[in-house]
Amino acid sequence: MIEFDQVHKAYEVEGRAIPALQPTDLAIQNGEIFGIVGHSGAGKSTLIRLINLLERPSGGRIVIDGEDVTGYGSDNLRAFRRQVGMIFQHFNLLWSKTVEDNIAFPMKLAGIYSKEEIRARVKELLERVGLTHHARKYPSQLSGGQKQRVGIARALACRPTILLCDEATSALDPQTTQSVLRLLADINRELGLTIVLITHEMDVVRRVCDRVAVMDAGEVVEMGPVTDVFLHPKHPTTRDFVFESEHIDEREMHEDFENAEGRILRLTFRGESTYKPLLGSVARETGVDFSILSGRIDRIKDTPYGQLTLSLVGGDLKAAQSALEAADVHVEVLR
Ligand SMILES: Nc1ncnc2c1ncn2[C@@H]1O[C@H](COP(=O)(O)OP(=O)(O)OP(=O)(O)O)[C@@H](O)[C@H]1O
Repeated sequence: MIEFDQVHKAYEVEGRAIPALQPTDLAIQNGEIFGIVGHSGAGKSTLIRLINLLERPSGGRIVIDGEDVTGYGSDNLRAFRRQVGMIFQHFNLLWSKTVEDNIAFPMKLAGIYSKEEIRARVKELLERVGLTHHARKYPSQLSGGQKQRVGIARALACRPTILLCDEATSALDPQTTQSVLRLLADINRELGLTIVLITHEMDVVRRVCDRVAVMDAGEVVEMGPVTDVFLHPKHPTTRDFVFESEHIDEREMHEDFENAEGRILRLTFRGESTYKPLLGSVARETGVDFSILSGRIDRIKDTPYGQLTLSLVGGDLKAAQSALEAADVHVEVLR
């Protein structure tokens, strides 16, 4: 488990302290994919770089699997950093080395692996990331997605238990992003690795993360399971991220409401209830007429969900609302 106990960070710039992370408590469970989302300058990179002590905290304690690592000196730090792999937006590969040498590099640097161990591990990792046929190429001969796969293989070389991803898909096109996210999800499932990823795209969080923290101005302003945060965002920053990712314009939405009649409800279906033919039977039983103002059916990681905004007129509105709630639908009255 990765624990932050009142961890905070300010950078010293020309004798002035620039605050980047307010005192933060955090507990990231082993084996989960934890997303950190926020606008530029919110403090995401600072937070993730504190986990592997690339940045030192100005105060508070960082505890990894029960051990306080905050005060680690250079000896402890070398072993600790092998436990924590990291991948970057711009890959940070060694351009004069081949793919296989890039992957072998951290193992050689560690100085504790035999040549045979390194050779076998590189072969295994090339297979895992699908680059066996590119082993002798140089990074400049690869596509962006392939470069990031080299970055992932290199990060896994010393068998870390934690993988930190710093905007790992931000430089990739949407299709390549999908395949890299799928690879990260496979690695998480098959190796039980804890993954912490920072991103400014809620869609990345929706596809792979189990839990998410939303950051704003150096503070975690909302945190929870992705299904809860995504379907019921509370903080204005979270709402912005969710609406943006769903291409919802809040002002346009309210204009649509102005033109609609009756009661306006937002229904959220999760899991099994997403596919139930519920609306027709509720309308028949309660005599309520409805029209759909907006709707979406999608998935959050492995959970299907649907969200519908309806205007309802006539019939027994209260009974309709109760019938929906009884069928495990979350009902929010918007007007
Ligand atoms: N090395 C540094 N020295 C001084 N200030 C810094 C340093 N690194 C970050 N900051 C400042 O700390 C704040 C948080 O930056 P940070 O990079 O953690 O945010 P971020 O959410 O990762 O943003 P981005 O997505 O743009 O990288 C910003 O105000 C930034 O200018």
